[in-house]
Amino acid sequence: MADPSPVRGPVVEADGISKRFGATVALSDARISVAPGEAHALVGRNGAGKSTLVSILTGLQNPDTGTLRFDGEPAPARGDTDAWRSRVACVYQRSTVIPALTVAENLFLNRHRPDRQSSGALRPISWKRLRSRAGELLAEYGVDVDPTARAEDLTVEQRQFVEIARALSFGARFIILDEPTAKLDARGIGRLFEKLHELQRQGVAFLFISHHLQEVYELCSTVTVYRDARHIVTAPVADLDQQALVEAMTGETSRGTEPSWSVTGRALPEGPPLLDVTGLSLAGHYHDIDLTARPGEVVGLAGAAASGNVQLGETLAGLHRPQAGTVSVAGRPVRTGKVPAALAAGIGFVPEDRHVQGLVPQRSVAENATLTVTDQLGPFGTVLPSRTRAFARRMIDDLDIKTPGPATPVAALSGGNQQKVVIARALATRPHVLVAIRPTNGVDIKSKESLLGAVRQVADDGRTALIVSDELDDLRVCDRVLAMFHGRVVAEFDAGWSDEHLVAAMEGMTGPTHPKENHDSHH
Ligand SMILES: Nc1ncnc2c1ncn2[C@@H]1O[C@H](COP(=O)(O)OP(=O)(O)OP(=O)(O)O)[C@@H](O)[C@H]1O
Repeated sequence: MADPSPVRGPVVEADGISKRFGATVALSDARISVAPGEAHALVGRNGAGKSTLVSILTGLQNPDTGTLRFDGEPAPARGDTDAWRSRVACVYQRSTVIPALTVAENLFLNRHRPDRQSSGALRPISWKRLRSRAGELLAEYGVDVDPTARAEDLTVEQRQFVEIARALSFGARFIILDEPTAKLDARGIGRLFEKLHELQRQGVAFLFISHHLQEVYELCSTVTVYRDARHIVTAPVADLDQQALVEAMTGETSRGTEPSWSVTGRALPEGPPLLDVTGLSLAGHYHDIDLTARPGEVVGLAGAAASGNVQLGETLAGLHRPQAGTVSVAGRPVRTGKVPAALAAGIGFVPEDRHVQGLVPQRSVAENATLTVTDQLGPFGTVLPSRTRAFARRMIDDLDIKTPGPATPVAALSGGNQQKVVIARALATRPHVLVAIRPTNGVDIKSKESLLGAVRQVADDGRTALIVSDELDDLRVCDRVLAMFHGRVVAEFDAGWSDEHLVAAMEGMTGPTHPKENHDSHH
């Protein structure tokens, strides 16, 4: 432990930071200051400049203007990796560990001094020693992970803990967490926050970026708001209630954030189902699932990480071949295990991981938004750019995509805006059945509403949508929610469910009878 000197300045202090990408101003005279041991939240709408600040604070990019100091000292030169690592680390939503290597290898990889004898001479790496050092290091930070496990076999939560331990082992006492909860379920978030509180008590400071404002209140003492590349306010979280925070983020006075739809009181649609799933099983993920969705209906598939709900949604999109069961759309059987067959049957898909399954980063917003419908946009397979652009423009407006224009490569968009392009693409096919996995992942609180409204619209146009998520806000737009636990549907809820009951069902705490709430109301 470092000597606790009586007066310590900020662990990081950035001032007058500006950064442009071509014509886009990503940051303009922005600032941030984080005290030792402080949990400091950075919030802002998609494209506000948060990730750009992170890349500057971690030495990945130089700012165009401004100063950056760590513990009162000027930032290291760019490229002096060891110096940067000892000051700051970032745990991203996307992993920086190398999947094929073990935990121990990841922990000690690229250390410029892997192991020195007291004489100071380098000695060859001993794998046995590497493993035992890794074990000690993980134990020191209370991380319960096997050092010989391959990183690719870790859960998101374990992987993040390994990254945090690695950062601390480099001596960093300041850790940036960029949407760390985006892929964790409720229990995982609980355990992450416990760990962060513990480290905070040991004097570690955090910069915490999240679109879930309740997490900001739970974890942080100070919050900074950015809007349109600028610093708007820094204040104790106790001084800014949620409404004030949203107002600072949007620059508009909000009168509550009531969504434009209401699902309670709707008559449940009658008639034959548009989507009919019977006896579907995928080994290791879900078993004997029956599911129907009628035209006009949005159905939720709720569940925590191991519930199988994501794999079920992916199966409908043709990504997995189930061992048993059938899927049909509008009465016609769909060949399972084939993406083109699912698309041809009218199943539109919003994948969980936009980086892997969602987008072609170097191609434009317009091209990405229309990748699945190029055959509809022009005769004989040729694409008419003007119609592509027109469609993309409409999506940019409807879904509130922040981009210089339809021709901008998707890689230049912020994360949340890329997610909106993924949704635009799924909507472009005018699917009979839209399957959306965690559709608002990474999307800011204001854009959430327009995205969910777009999903609701699919059903209101007489088609159907399936929302696969553990986010209660996503599920509130559904007419019915099926809760899954360990590969089975354990409960079904009509609109108007209570958070408490749905959360309990997702955690497997249901009795022998299935709680079907509100069955006596409004039909
Ligand atoms: N490499 C780049 N090239 C061009 N423009 C970029 C690049 N990186 C970021 N931008 C632009 O800079 C602005 C700020 O983006 P940034 O990723 O910092 O936003 P953010 O606040 O992290 O958003 P989100 O909440 O969606 O992650 C956006 O308009 C974005 O399109």
